[in-house]
Amino acid sequence: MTFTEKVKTRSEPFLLPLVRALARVKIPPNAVSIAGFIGVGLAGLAIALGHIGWGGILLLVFGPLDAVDGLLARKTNQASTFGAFLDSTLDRYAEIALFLGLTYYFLKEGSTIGVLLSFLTLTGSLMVSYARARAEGLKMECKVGLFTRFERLLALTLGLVTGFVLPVLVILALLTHYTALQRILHVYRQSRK
Ligand SMILES: O=P(O)(O)OC[C@H](O)CO
Repeated sequence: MTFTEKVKTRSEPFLLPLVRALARVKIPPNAVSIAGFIGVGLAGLAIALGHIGWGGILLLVFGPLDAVDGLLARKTNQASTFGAFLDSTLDRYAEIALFLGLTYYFLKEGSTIGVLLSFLTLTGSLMVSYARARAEGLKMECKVGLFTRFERLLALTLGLVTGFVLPVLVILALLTHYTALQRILHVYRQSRK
């Protein structure tokens, strides 16, 4: 079990009351995925406007919806192929919105290093997700890696809330690409079996 899966399993009991409430008022899982995307998009907007701390708080509030949509789908027997596709696709757009916000913020601040780190982190994050999606398309499992989406969002949230955005981006810029490499090697090993 990966670290993310362990966290998901352990956090389930805390998310269940919300999941039950959503099920009771018949909110579909796809609506939760869309709400999560809008929330993270708002975090990107807050960052772009220079409200870094608010960006972190919005991520803290809306980040958990990442787990709620899937849990709601499973608990209410509404899991669907399109739902899984929509969820993953919106996750990518949410990351793009976040790093668009950061890029705009650093451009306004005149921080070339900030812009470069945002670019490297966004591309690294997208490559991590792409490697998994491509592997799964080839019927291989590929959830491994140090900086999956959960770790990435957690690190960025901490960086935004504490104001240590640049140091966190240095770590993310390096470790997202390292994670993509881990996934490439993981698929290579599986393909040799
Ligand atoms: O950890 P990642 O980057 O593969 O992202 C996980 C996806 O959000 C699942 O759709």
